[in-house]
Amino acid sequence: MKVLKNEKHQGYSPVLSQISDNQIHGDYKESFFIGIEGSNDTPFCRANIWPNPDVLSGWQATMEKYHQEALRVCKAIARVLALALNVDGDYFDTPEMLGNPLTFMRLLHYEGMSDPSKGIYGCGPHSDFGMMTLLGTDSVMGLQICKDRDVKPRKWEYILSIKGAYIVNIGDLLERWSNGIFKSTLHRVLGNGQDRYSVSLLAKPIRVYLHKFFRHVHFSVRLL
Ligand SMILES: O=C(O)CCC(=O)C(=O)O
Ligand SMILES: [Fe+2]
Repeated sequence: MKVLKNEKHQGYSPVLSQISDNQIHGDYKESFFIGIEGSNDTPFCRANIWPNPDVLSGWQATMEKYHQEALRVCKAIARVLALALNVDGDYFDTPEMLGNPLTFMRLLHYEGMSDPSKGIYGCGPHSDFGMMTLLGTDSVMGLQICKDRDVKPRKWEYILSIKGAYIVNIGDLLERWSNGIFKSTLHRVLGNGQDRYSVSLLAKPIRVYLHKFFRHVHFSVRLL
């Protein structure tokens, strides 16, 4: 396939090609991964791979527009999160944070019937590594979260999709930046035999300086 992924996983990845921790089988999902164009100088991205415009006319422009708009939403949410941490609203806008962002967008299609007891998942349990992930889903149930990963056996709850609304996942980076005030949520997707589609956009800075911000937020949080 001409749009098959590059070495940075941009482009198309078929079913069973992605695997999370502790999984026996790969995920029962196929995905199309779009990075930020022009970020070839980062270790994470190359030029995006696009389907032939003669086959999907206007698709690239639509995806790029969506990418841009979703990043705008991330930045608006970051302002609210900053205020909740009792720091300035533009706290996350610096170049080291979302001012110089790296966003990964994935178009996802799940299929098949999951069976966690056999390690068969639409998407295996994981937390997102970035600052936050915006998730737009269709109305097919499948996404589950585990509020406390240390409680055994783990308790999983379905997340309802609300038409016209995003699901916002806190990522590992924001948990660290906020000194654990915002928790990165463990989540997974179970297939129920129906096709399920979602679009996820993960936002993080191009480079991450954990210690600096860890210390900085620590002082702010003590003021709460
Ligand atoms: O499709 C979903 O509902 C979840 C996707 C997801 O967890 C991810 O892209 O990191
Ligand atoms: Fe995720």
